[in-house]
Amino acid sequence: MADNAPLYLTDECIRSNKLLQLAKLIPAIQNAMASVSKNSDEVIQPPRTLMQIPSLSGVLLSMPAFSKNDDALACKLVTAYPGNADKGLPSILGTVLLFDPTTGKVSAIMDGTEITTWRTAAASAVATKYLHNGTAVLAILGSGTQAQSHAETLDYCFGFQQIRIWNHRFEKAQKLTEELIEKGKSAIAYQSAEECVKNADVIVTATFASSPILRGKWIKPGAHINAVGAGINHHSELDAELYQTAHIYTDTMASAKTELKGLLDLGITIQGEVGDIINGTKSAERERITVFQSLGMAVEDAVSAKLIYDEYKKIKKL
Ligand SMILES: NC(=O)C1=CN([C@@H]2O[C@H](COP(=O)(O)OP(=O)(O)OC[C@H]3O[C@@H](n4cnc5c(N)ncnc54)[C@H](OP(=O)(O)O)[C@@H]3O)[C@@H](O)[C@H]2O)C=CC1
Ligand SMILES: O=C([O-])C1=[NH+]CCC1
Repeated sequence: MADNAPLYLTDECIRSNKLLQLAKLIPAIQNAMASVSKNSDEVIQPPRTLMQIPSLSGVLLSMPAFSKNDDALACKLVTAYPGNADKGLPSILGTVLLFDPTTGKVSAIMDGTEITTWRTAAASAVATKYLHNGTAVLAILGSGTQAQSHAETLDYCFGFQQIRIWNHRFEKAQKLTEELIEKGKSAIAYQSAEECVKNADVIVTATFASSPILRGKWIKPGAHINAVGAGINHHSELDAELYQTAHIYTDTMASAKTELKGLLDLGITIQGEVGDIINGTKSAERERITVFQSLGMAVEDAVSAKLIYDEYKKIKKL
Protein backbone atom coordinates (compact mmCIF):
# COMPACT_ATOMS: atom_id res chain seq x y z
CA MET A 1 0.00 0.00 0.00
CA ALA A 2 1.42 3.43 -0.94
CA ASP A 3 2.06 5.71 2.03
CA ASN A 4 -0.55 8.21 0.98
CA ALA A 5 -3.22 5.65 0.07
CA PRO A 6 -6.39 5.71 2.19
CA LEU A 7 -6.61 3.14 4.98
CA TYR A 8 -9.15 0.39 4.35
CA LEU A 9 -10.78 -0.80 7.56
CA THR A 10 -13.18 -3.71 7.40
CA ASP A 11 -15.92 -4.48 9.93
CA GLU A 12 -13.81 -7.44 11.08
CA CYS A 13 -10.81 -5.14 11.65
CA ILE A 14 -13.01 -2.68 13.59
CA ARG A 15 -14.39 -5.54 15.72
CA SER A 16 -11.20 -7.48 16.36
CA ASN A 17 -9.13 -4.39 17.24
CA LYS A 18 -11.97 -2.99 19.40
CA LEU A 19 -11.74 0.29 17.49
CA LEU A 20 -15.25 1.41 18.48
CA GLN A 21 -15.67 1.35 22.25
CA LEU A 22 -18.86 2.39 24.02
CA ALA A 23 -16.93 4.38 26.63
CA LYS A 24 -15.77 6.79 23.90
CA LEU A 25 -18.60 6.34 21.42
CA ILE A 26 -21.51 7.30 23.69
CA PRO A 27 -20.09 10.70 24.78
CA ALA A 28 -19.13 11.45 21.16
CA ILE A 29 -22.67 10.67 19.98
CA GLN A 30 -24.13 12.77 22.81
CA ASN A 31 -21.96 15.75 21.77
CA ALA A 32 -22.96 15.27 18.13
CA MET A 33 -26.67 15.16 19.04
CA ALA A 34 -26.27 18.32 21.10
CA SER A 35 -24.38 20.12 18.33
CA VAL A 36 -27.04 19.29 15.74
CA SER A 37 -29.59 21.14 17.89
CA LYS A 38 -27.52 24.31 18.27
CA ASN A 39 -28.03 27.08 15.78
CA SER A 40 -24.40 27.09 14.79
CA ASP A 41 -21.97 25.81 12.19
CA GLU A 42 -20.66 23.07 14.51
CA VAL A 43 -22.37 20.44 12.38
CA ILE A 44 -23.16 20.54 8.68
CA GLN A 45 -25.59 17.80 7.80
CA PRO A 46 -27.90 18.18 4.81
CA PRO A 47 -31.01 15.95 4.74
CA ARG A 48 -29.90 12.59 3.42
CA THR A 49 -31.07 11.20 0.10
CA LEU A 50 -33.13 8.08 0.51
CA MET A 51 -33.70 6.12 -2.67
CA GLN A 52 -36.31 3.36 -2.51
CA ILE A 53 -35.88 0.44 -4.93
CA PRO A 54 -39.37 -1.10 -4.67
CA SER A 55 -38.79 -3.83 -7.27
CA LEU A 56 -35.96 -5.23 -5.10
CA SER A 57 -37.36 -4.25 -1.66
CA GLY A 58 -34.22 -2.27 -0.98
CA VAL A 59 -33.21 1.25 0.01
CA LEU A 60 -29.99 3.20 -0.65
CA LEU A 61 -29.15 6.21 1.51
CA SER A 62 -26.43 8.78 1.00
CA MET A 63 -25.37 10.54 4.20
CA PRO A 64 -22.69 13.28 4.25
CA ALA A 65 -21.77 15.29 7.37
CA PHE A 66 -19.10 17.50 8.91
CA SER A 67 -18.49 17.97 12.64
CA LYS A 68 -16.22 20.93 13.37
CA ASN A 69 -15.60 19.92 17.01
CA ASP A 70 -14.56 16.42 16.00
CA ASP A 71 -12.68 17.50 12.87
CA ALA A 72 -14.68 14.81 11.09
CA LEU A 73 -15.80 14.97 7.47
CA ALA A 74 -17.44 11.82 6.13
CA CYS A 75 -20.06 10.37 3.86
CA LYS A 76 -21.80 7.05 4.44
CA LEU A 77 -23.51 5.12 1.69
CA VAL A 78 -25.78 2.54 3.26
CA THR A 79 -28.32 0.04 2.01
CA ALA A 80 -31.22 -1.63 3.79
CA TYR A 81 -32.26 -4.98 2.30
CA PRO A 82 -34.57 -6.80 4.76
CA GLY A 83 -34.29 -10.03 2.74
CA ASN A 84 -30.50 -10.29 3.14
CA ALA A 85 -30.67 -12.68 6.11
CA ASP A 86 -31.66 -15.47 3.69
CA LYS A 87 -28.41 -14.76 1.80
CA GLY A 88 -26.25 -14.81 4.92
CA LEU A 89 -25.68 -11.05 4.81
CA PRO A 90 -26.59 -8.26 7.25
CA SER A 91 -29.74 -6.31 6.32
CA ILE A 92 -27.85 -3.04 6.72
CA LEU A 93 -24.65 -2.76 4.68
CA GLY A 94 -22.66 0.41 4.44
CA THR A 95 -19.39 2.05 3.50
CA VAL A 96 -18.03 5.21 5.08
CA LEU A 97 -15.54 7.53 3.39
CA LEU A 98 -13.61 9.61 5.94
CA PHE A 99 -11.91 12.70 4.53
CA ASP A 100 -9.13 15.00 5.70
CA PRO A 101 -11.31 18.09 6.29
CA THR A 102 -8.50 20.49 5.38
CA THR A 103 -7.80 19.05 1.91
CA GLY A 104 -10.80 16.88 1.08
CA LYS A 105 -8.51 13.90 0.49
CA VAL A 106 -9.94 10.52 1.54
CA SER A 107 -8.05 9.30 4.60
CA ALA A 108 -9.96 6.07 5.18
CA ILE A 109 -12.56 3.82 3.61
CA MET A 110 -14.44 1.78 6.19
CA ASP A 111 -17.14 -0.82 6.22
CA GLY A 112 -20.16 0.87 7.75
CA THR A 113 -22.07 -2.02 9.31
CA GLU A 114 -20.29 -1.98 12.70
CA ILE A 115 -20.55 1.81 12.76
CA THR A 116 -24.28 1.77 12.03
CA THR A 117 -24.88 -1.03 14.52
CA TRP A 118 -23.26 0.72 17.48
CA ARG A 119 -23.82 4.41 16.80
CA THR A 120 -27.58 3.76 16.51
CA ALA A 121 -27.64 2.02 19.89
CA ALA A 122 -25.45 4.78 21.35
CA ALA A 123 -27.97 7.42 20.16
CA SER A 124 -30.78 5.45 21.83
CA ALA A 125 -28.71 5.27 25.02
CA VAL A 126 -28.31 9.06 25.00
CA ALA A 127 -32.04 9.56 24.35
CA THR A 128 -32.86 7.11 27.14
CA LYS A 129 -30.57 8.95 29.55
CA TYR A 130 -32.50 12.18 28.93
CA LEU A 131 -36.03 10.72 28.71
CA HIS A 132 -36.31 7.61 30.89
CA ASN A 133 -38.28 7.25 34.10
CA GLY A 134 -36.91 3.94 35.42
CA THR A 135 -34.38 1.30 34.44
CA ALA A 136 -35.50 -1.98 36.04
CA VAL A 137 -36.91 -3.72 32.95
CA LEU A 138 -35.78 -3.38 29.33
CA ALA A 139 -38.04 -4.91 26.65
CA ILE A 140 -36.79 -5.33 23.10
CA LEU A 141 -39.05 -6.13 20.15
CA GLY A 142 -36.86 -7.69 17.47
CA SER A 143 -33.86 -10.00 17.74
CA GLY A 144 -31.57 -8.91 14.91
CA THR A 145 -28.43 -6.75 14.81
CA GLN A 146 -29.98 -3.64 16.34
CA ALA A 147 -31.81 -5.64 19.02
CA GLN A 148 -28.49 -7.14 20.10
CA SER A 149 -26.54 -3.85 20.05
CA HIS A 150 -29.35 -2.13 21.95
CA ALA A 151 -29.45 -4.87 24.60
CA GLU A 152 -25.72 -4.57 25.17
CA THR A 153 -25.45 -0.79 24.97
CA LEU A 154 -28.48 0.03 27.12
CA ASP A 155 -27.46 -2.56 29.69
CA TYR A 156 -23.91 -1.14 29.69
CA CYS A 157 -25.38 2.30 30.49
CA PHE A 158 -28.21 1.44 32.88
CA GLY A 159 -27.62 -2.09 34.25
CA PHE A 160 -31.17 -3.43 33.85
CA GLN A 161 -32.45 -6.10 36.27
CA GLN A 162 -34.16 -7.88 33.40
CA ILE A 163 -33.90 -7.82 29.59
CA ARG A 164 -36.92 -9.21 27.75
CA ILE A 165 -36.81 -10.18 24.09
CA TRP A 166 -39.72 -10.72 21.72
CA ASN A 167 -39.49 -11.53 18.03
CA HIS A 168 -42.15 -12.44 15.46
CA ARG A 169 -40.31 -15.74 15.14
CA PHE A 170 -39.94 -16.97 18.71
CA GLU A 171 -36.89 -19.16 18.06
CA LYS A 172 -34.87 -16.06 17.11
CA ALA A 173 -35.90 -14.37 20.38
CA GLN A 174 -34.73 -17.49 22.21
CA LYS A 175 -31.39 -17.42 20.37
CA LEU A 176 -30.64 -13.79 21.27
CA THR A 177 -31.78 -14.44 24.83
CA GLU A 178 -29.34 -17.37 25.13
CA GLU A 179 -26.51 -15.21 23.78
CA LEU A 180 -27.29 -12.49 26.34
CA ILE A 181 -27.44 -15.05 29.15
CA GLU A 182 -24.03 -16.37 28.06
CA LYS A 183 -22.73 -12.81 28.47
CA GLY A 184 -24.01 -12.80 32.07
CA LYS A 185 -27.22 -10.84 31.49
CA SER A 186 -30.59 -11.65 33.00
CA ALA A 187 -32.60 -12.20 29.82
CA ILE A 188 -35.97 -13.84 29.05
CA ALA A 189 -37.62 -14.64 25.69
CA TYR A 190 -41.33 -13.84 25.24
CA GLN A 191 -43.92 -15.35 22.89
CA SER A 192 -46.20 -12.32 23.18
CA ALA A 193 -45.16 -8.72 22.47
CA GLU A 194 -47.86 -7.48 24.85
CA GLU A 195 -46.50 -9.58 27.74
CA CYS A 196 -42.95 -8.59 26.87
CA VAL A 197 -43.58 -4.84 27.24
CA LYS A 198 -45.95 -5.07 30.23
CA ASN A 199 -44.58 -2.80 33.01
CA ALA A 200 -41.30 -2.35 31.11
CA ASP A 201 -39.45 0.90 31.84
CA VAL A 202 -37.57 1.13 28.56
CA ILE A 203 -38.72 -0.43 25.28
CA VAL A 204 -36.86 -0.76 21.98
CA THR A 205 -38.49 -1.54 18.66
CA ALA A 206 -35.91 -2.66 16.10
CA THR A 207 -37.63 -4.60 13.33
CA PHE A 208 -38.66 -4.34 9.69
CA ALA A 209 -42.34 -4.50 10.69
CA SER A 210 -44.49 -2.48 8.32
CA SER A 211 -47.50 -2.45 10.66
CA PRO A 212 -47.59 -1.78 14.41
CA ILE A 213 -45.97 -4.31 16.75
CA LEU A 214 -46.26 -2.04 19.81
CA ARG A 215 -49.59 -0.68 21.08
CA GLY A 216 -50.09 2.30 23.37
CA LYS A 217 -52.58 0.43 25.55
CA TRP A 218 -49.94 -2.15 26.54
CA ILE A 219 -47.49 0.36 27.98
CA LYS A 220 -47.20 1.67 31.50
CA PRO A 221 -47.24 5.44 32.18
CA GLY A 222 -43.78 6.93 32.10
CA ALA A 223 -42.27 4.22 29.89
CA HIS A 224 -39.65 5.35 27.39
CA ILE A 225 -39.52 3.90 23.87
CA ASN A 226 -36.63 3.96 21.43
CA ALA A 227 -38.31 3.42 18.04
CA VAL A 228 -35.47 2.42 15.76
CA GLY A 229 -36.88 0.28 12.97
CA ALA A 230 -37.75 1.43 9.49
CA GLY A 231 -40.18 -0.89 7.77
CA ILE A 232 -42.22 0.89 5.07
CA ASN A 233 -41.16 4.06 6.89
CA HIS A 234 -39.64 5.07 10.21
CA HIS A 235 -42.92 5.14 12.10
CA SER A 236 -44.50 1.80 11.23
CA GLU A 237 -43.72 -0.04 14.47
CA LEU A 238 -45.85 1.98 16.94
CA ASP A 239 -49.61 2.41 16.71
CA ALA A 240 -51.30 5.80 16.23
CA GLU A 241 -52.67 5.78 19.80
CA LEU A 242 -49.13 5.58 21.16
CA TYR A 243 -47.90 8.42 18.96
CA GLN A 244 -50.93 10.49 19.98
CA THR A 245 -50.39 10.04 23.73
CA ALA A 246 -46.59 10.14 23.92
CA HIS A 247 -44.14 13.01 23.91
CA ILE A 248 -42.07 12.39 20.80
CA TYR A 249 -38.48 13.44 20.25
CA THR A 250 -36.31 12.75 17.24
CA ASP A 251 -32.63 13.17 16.35
CA THR A 252 -32.99 15.72 13.55
CA MET A 253 -36.09 17.74 12.73
CA ALA A 254 -34.59 18.53 9.30
CA SER A 255 -34.99 14.88 8.27
CA ALA A 256 -38.18 14.39 10.30
CA LYS A 257 -39.98 16.88 8.06
CA THR A 258 -39.75 14.44 5.18
CA GLU A 259 -39.07 11.05 6.79
CA LEU A 260 -41.82 11.45 9.43
CA LYS A 261 -44.25 13.26 7.13
CA GLY A 262 -46.79 10.47 7.65
CA LEU A 263 -46.89 11.25 11.38
CA LEU A 264 -46.95 15.02 10.90
CA ASP A 265 -49.81 14.64 8.40
CA LEU A 266 -51.83 12.89 11.13
CA GLY A 267 -51.46 16.05 13.23
CA ILE A 268 -48.99 14.36 15.60
CA THR A 269 -46.58 16.77 17.28
CA ILE A 270 -42.87 16.13 17.54
CA GLN A 271 -41.67 17.99 20.63
CA GLY A 272 -38.17 18.52 19.30
CA GLU A 273 -34.74 16.96 19.09
CA VAL A 274 -33.01 15.00 21.85
CA GLY A 275 -30.24 17.60 21.45
CA ASP A 276 -32.67 20.29 22.64
CA ILE A 277 -32.99 18.45 25.94
CA ILE A 278 -29.24 17.88 26.21
CA ASN A 279 -28.71 21.61 25.57
CA GLY A 280 -31.37 22.54 28.12
CA THR A 281 -33.44 24.50 25.60
CA LYS A 282 -36.35 22.06 26.16
CA SER A 283 -37.16 20.01 29.22
CA ALA A 284 -38.47 16.46 29.14
CA GLU A 285 -41.55 15.33 31.07
CA ARG A 286 -40.26 11.96 32.22
CA GLU A 287 -43.52 10.96 33.91
CA ARG A 288 -45.16 10.86 30.47
CA ILE A 289 -44.67 8.12 27.91
CA THR A 290 -41.77 9.32 25.77
CA VAL A 291 -40.67 8.14 22.34
CA PHE A 292 -37.27 8.65 20.77
CA GLN A 293 -38.05 8.32 17.07
CA SER A 294 -34.59 7.46 15.79
CA LEU A 295 -33.91 8.23 12.14
CA GLY A 296 -30.12 7.93 12.22
CA MET A 297 -27.83 10.86 11.45
CA ALA A 298 -24.83 11.22 9.16
CA VAL A 299 -22.90 13.11 11.84
CA GLU A 300 -23.13 10.03 14.08
CA ASP A 301 -21.36 8.08 11.34
CA ALA A 302 -18.77 10.83 10.84
CA VAL A 303 -17.78 11.03 14.52
CA SER A 304 -17.75 7.22 14.80
CA ALA A 305 -15.49 6.92 11.74
CA LYS A 306 -13.14 9.55 13.19
CA LEU A 307 -12.98 7.66 16.51
CA ILE A 308 -12.12 4.45 14.65
CA TYR A 309 -9.46 6.17 12.51
CA ASP A 310 -7.80 7.84 15.50
CA GLU A 311 -7.85 4.61 17.52
CA TYR A 312 -6.41 2.61 14.61
CA LYS A 313 -3.57 5.11 14.13
CA LYS A 314 -2.90 5.02 17.88
CA ILE A 315 -2.68 1.23 18.18
CA LYS A 316 -0.69 0.84 14.94
CA LYS A 317 1.55 3.80 15.89
CA LEU A 318 0.89 5.48 12.50
N1 LIG B 1 -32.69 4.51 13.22
C1 LIG B 1 -31.50 4.15 12.75
O1 LIG B 1 -30.54 4.89 12.83
C2 LIG B 1 -31.34 2.80 12.17
C3 LIG B 1 -32.42 2.01 11.94
N2 LIG B 1 -32.26 0.74 11.46
C4 LIG B 1 -33.47 -0.05 11.28
O2 LIG B 1 -33.59 -0.96 12.38
C5 LIG B 1 -34.31 -2.12 11.96
C6 LIG B 1 -33.52 -3.37 12.37
O3 LIG B 1 -32.29 -3.40 11.68
P1 LIG B 1 -31.28 -4.62 11.92
O4 LIG B 1 -31.37 -5.07 13.32
O5 LIG B 1 -29.98 -4.24 11.35
O6 LIG B 1 -31.95 -5.73 10.98
P2 LIG B 1 -31.95 -7.33 11.19
O7 LIG B 1 -32.30 -7.91 9.87
O8 LIG B 1 -30.71 -7.76 11.84
O9 LIG B 1 -33.16 -7.57 12.21
C7 LIG B 1 -34.46 -7.33 11.79
C8 LIG B 1 -35.43 -7.80 12.85
O10 LIG B 1 -36.76 -7.51 12.40
C9 LIG B 1 -37.52 -8.74 12.44
N3 LIG B 1 -38.54 -8.63 11.39
C10 LIG B 1 -38.37 -8.71 10.06
N4 LIG B 1 -39.54 -8.55 9.43
C11 LIG B 1 -40.48 -8.36 10.40
C12 LIG B 1 -41.87 -8.15 10.38
N5 LIG B 1 -42.55 -8.05 9.23
N6 LIG B 1 -42.51 -8.02 11.57
C13 LIG B 1 -41.85 -8.08 12.74
N7 LIG B 1 -40.51 -8.29 12.80
C14 LIG B 1 -39.84 -8.41 11.65
C15 LIG B 1 -36.50 -9.83 12.21
O11 LIG B 1 -36.98 -11.08 12.65
P3 LIG B 1 -36.58 -12.43 11.81
O12 LIG B 1 -35.12 -12.40 11.64
O13 LIG B 1 -37.08 -13.53 12.68
O14 LIG B 1 -37.34 -12.30 10.51
C16 LIG B 1 -35.37 -9.30 13.09
O15 LIG B 1 -35.66 -9.56 14.46
C17 LIG B 1 -34.50 -1.98 10.46
O16 LIG B 1 -35.78 -1.49 10.20
C18 LIG B 1 -33.46 -0.94 10.06
O17 LIG B 1 -33.79 -0.23 8.89
C19 LIG B 1 -31.03 0.20 11.24
C20 LIG B 1 -29.92 0.96 11.41
C21 LIG B 1 -29.98 2.33 11.84
O1 LIG C 1 -29.19 5.92 9.66
C1 LIG C 1 -28.94 4.85 9.06
O2 LIG C 1 -27.82 4.47 8.76
C2 LIG C 1 -30.11 4.02 8.67
N1 LIG C 1 -31.34 4.32 8.97
C3 LIG C 1 -32.25 3.34 8.48
C4 LIG C 1 -31.43 2.33 7.79
C5 LIG C 1 -30.01 2.78 7.94
